[in-house]
Amino acid sequence: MATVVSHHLISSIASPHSPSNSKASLFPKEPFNLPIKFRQNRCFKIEATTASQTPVLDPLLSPSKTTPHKKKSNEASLILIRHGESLWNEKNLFTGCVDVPLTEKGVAEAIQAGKRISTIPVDLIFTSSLIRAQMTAMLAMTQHRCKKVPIILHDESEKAQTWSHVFSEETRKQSIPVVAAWQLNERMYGELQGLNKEETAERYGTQQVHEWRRSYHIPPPKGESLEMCAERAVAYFEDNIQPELALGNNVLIAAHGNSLRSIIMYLDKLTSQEVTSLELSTGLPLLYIFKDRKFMRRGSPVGPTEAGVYAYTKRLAQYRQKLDESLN
Ligand SMILES: O=C(O)[C@H](O)COP(=O)(O)O
Repeated sequence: MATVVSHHLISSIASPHSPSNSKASLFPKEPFNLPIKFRQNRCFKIEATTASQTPVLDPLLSPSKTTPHKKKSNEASLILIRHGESLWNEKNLFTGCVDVPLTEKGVAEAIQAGKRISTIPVDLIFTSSLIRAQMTAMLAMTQHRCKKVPIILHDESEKAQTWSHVFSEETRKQSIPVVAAWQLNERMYGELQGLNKEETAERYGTQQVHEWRRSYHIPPPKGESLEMCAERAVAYFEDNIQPELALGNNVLIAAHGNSLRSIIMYLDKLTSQEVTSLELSTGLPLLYIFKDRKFMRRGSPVGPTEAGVYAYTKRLAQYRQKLDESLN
């Protein structure tokens, strides 16, 4: 697979985006960084109330007080990782939304990715709903120096929320919430799913298959174009992930070649022409810093030199130093 397109510091001004205050101010300070949407679902169940009734609080977390959620920092790290090699990557089959596992090589790539990001802070993890992305996140975090345990949050039903609740505050402090979102799934490749990429190019022509795979507007037969994929993946990023970054929470996203291409197109403000040459290798983490509502790319393992790969900010260097000190 082609390597990551050479990168440069992005000084572009991202469109100003601040979480709606109503969201961030509603939820109590949590020792456990619940994503905003989970705080909304889990801390409060504001029943339809009349003036005479009082809102029903969710007994599970029974917040002590509804203090505005304190901003952790004016800078946050965003790590993007395409999943490690999957069984169908190995067979060169179009995968899309088919849920196939990692190969042994993919597992090794995920562990290597974890080594590379082991001193970059992670407070929240977002994955797709597909096993290859979820396993990549979990395996990578086994290498993280913070030694926290990623735990998948469930909000598919009230019972799921209740039954998957962690009551020990100490344990919650040693955990990192993981949100699995179908919106981050790989683009749906339609009638190509399961077909061999080489055979498909022989049948339909190399140019046509390249257009289906890399153009922005052209969908594969009965599948999603990158534009259609962006409509769900970038919308999810803006609605659920960017507000966390704005609060200073450090985020890891483990997802897929095209769902991440659509997000990087948004972060780097690429044109529909530029994005056609954007390729993501499996298991190579990209680092962005979100600061003053701007996204700046700070490197990837395929950068010019291993030493200069992640351009650490002062805050990142301080975090790494604290980890070093905690080990001495
Ligand atoms: O879905 C797939 O087949 C791969 O994950 C990405 O395929 P592509 O590189 O052909 O977009």
